[in-house]
Amino acid sequence: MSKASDLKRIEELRSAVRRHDELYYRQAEPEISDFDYDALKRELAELESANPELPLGDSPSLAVGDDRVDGFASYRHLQPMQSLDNTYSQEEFVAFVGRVEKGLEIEGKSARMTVEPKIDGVAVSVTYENGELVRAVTRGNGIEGDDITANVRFIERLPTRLEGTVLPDLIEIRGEIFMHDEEFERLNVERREQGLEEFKNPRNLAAGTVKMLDREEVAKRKLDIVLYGLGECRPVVVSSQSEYRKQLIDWGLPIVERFWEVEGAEAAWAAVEELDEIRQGFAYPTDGAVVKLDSFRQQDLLGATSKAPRWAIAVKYAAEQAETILNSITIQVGRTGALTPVAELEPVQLAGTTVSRATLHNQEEMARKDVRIGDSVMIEKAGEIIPAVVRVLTEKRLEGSEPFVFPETCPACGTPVSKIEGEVAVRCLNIECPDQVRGRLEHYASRQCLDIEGLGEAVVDQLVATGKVSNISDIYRLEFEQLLELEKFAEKSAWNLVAAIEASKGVELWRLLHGLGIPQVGAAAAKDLAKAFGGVKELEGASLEQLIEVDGIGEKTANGIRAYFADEKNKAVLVSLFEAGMNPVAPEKISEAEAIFAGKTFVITGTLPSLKRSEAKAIVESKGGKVAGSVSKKTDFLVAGEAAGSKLAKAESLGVPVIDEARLLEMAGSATSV
Ligand SMILES: NC(=O)c1ccc[n+]([C@@H]2O[C@H](COP(=O)([O-])OP(=O)(O)OC[C@H]3O[C@@H](n4cnc5c(N)ncnc54)[C@H](O)[C@@H]3O)[C@@H](O)[C@H]2O)c1
Ligand SMILES: [Zn+2]
Repeated sequence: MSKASDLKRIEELRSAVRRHDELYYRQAEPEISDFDYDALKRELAELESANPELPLGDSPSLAVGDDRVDGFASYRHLQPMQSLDNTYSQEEFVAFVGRVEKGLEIEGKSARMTVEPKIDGVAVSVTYENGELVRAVTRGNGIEGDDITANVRFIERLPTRLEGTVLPDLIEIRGEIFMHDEEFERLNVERREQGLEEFKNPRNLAAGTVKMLDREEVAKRKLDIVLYGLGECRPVVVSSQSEYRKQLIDWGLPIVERFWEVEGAEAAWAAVEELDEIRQGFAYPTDGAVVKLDSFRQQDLLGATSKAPRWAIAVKYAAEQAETILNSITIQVGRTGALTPVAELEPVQLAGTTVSRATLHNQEEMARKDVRIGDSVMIEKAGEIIPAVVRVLTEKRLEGSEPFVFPETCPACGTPVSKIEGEVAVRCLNIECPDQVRGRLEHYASRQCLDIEGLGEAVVDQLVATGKVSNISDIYRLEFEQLLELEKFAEKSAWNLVAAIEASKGVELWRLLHGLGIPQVGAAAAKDLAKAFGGVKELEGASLEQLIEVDGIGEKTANGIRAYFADEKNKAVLVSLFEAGMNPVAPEKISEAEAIFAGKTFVITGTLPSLKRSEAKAIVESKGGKVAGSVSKKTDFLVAGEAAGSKLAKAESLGVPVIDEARLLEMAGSATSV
């Protein structure tokens, strides 16, 4: 029997993983590090396997994350693009090789394998027909991806024509697109000069760039590519991974610089370790080694699961660490009032960059580690986001050092700090605290929210410091003359900012909801809420039950929303915002006559012959219907495409009507409700 608490945690984890998948794959704007993400996924997988009687439904643990976005044509891969199973431990790796050897019935003999770097870029499938580059497609959902050919053609090192004489009629070559660190730096220098928010890391920037619709902008950002994998090949021209590599070289394609051919687990592990020693010198970021069975015939024998091949594994390297001295500790106050201790470090090289600051997370963590000024500390960069202090080398502690006393008042405004039950963070509860105001304004104006150009960190700092602005609604009362008083502001920049602020009044509703800084409401939740409620007033009036009913909104988020609207100060800011003329655009509402699917719940599964899943969903929603993620008694129709698996079986067992794409289109086109 599964415990109710497990069930709840599973639900929570699934929705968190879905949200982070959306942020990472579609928006190329992850909120958490890969390390933290992997931890969520591991916990989910463990709970799911500990509770085998619970239905997996469409749990994100079963599928590869979907990167498809609007604006690109969809293309169906001839061979699926899968993910890879991964491990961090030698023990698990040895067990993997054991399974492989058993599966091949060569126990006692050693499997022949290849070891190569795992590139942390953006997966792509490039098709050549008779040697000509015809198409480049993202991984998408693994079955079909976005056609990004136009953008990929800008990559200099990718030949439009293959060299050599062995040219298959058609071949899908798999690889990763990435951006060199120097190019990343160059673009960020430009961004800083333009007062724009800086890009976070090269991987996200590469992912964002391949998905840009603005060709001119794509041309300005230099991307690179490396190729290593094989999809469809007609006719077959190679029979193993190692032969394939030689062929890639003959075709004049950029390949990984190191590659090992090994026999048995021990030799493979030695290569994995050797790779770890040298990978820092590679042009692209790497996060592991990929070990594959060399022979294609043996690969075919083992086959694949729905998500990953059984003949390969990624061995991930633990995040990199470095030792340095903690010079001092500063306390930052974020937009939510949370006090975050930051370590100011003796600069040290870590994962290819110089690090001089690292997060100490929160007071509790600091106390647990007993972090003191002057200590030698180990810092770690997990998933390329923010370096963190992971350990104090107490054996090296200098005599006379003293425990750090966490401030009892806010360093920005002097208000005594509070600790709320059940929270780790210590907070400043003064809503007028200048650091919070700054943080809220920066968030409000940022690209993921109202996207107000020209209202970056430097400008916000001055507006708050000079008292011109103390909450988000104040920016709508700024006058041209007041802006002229800002540093480096001339007439043109002042007018531009006035215009940008004015234009933001007509923003899409979800952007406003995100920008308000409601606890727990990120971009994805804001979109769900905008669709469900259509207005700020409606959202304000929603009960806890109504909020939880919305797809993608859990109890924690619902509570955050209720708390936000219950606060008098927030209410006042909202009133002031709307008085200033804020008029967000709600997602389109549909008339009753059009709402022929009103009250009906659809589930879509498998690959449809012509529509993307998102398109089928849009059709259902445009007619007032709902699309749910899993089949239950409440499902009215299952729309099933090719390779529909467990959901089809479930629908059939529950007697839910199963329809195909053609029938869906027919129903949507009819004038009477279903
Ligand atoms: N931070 C977040 O919020 C967030 C969200 C989702 C995913 N992620 C990260 O993305 C990764 C999971 O995504 P995934 O499913 O793409 O798995 P993965 O990146 O761990 O492994 C599979 C992929 O590795 C790539 N690859 C690179 N070098 C390769 C080589 N030599 N041979 C074969 N394949 C190679 C392929 O594109 C393949 O699809 C994890 O690292 C995870 O932490 C992070
Ligand atoms: Zn304060």
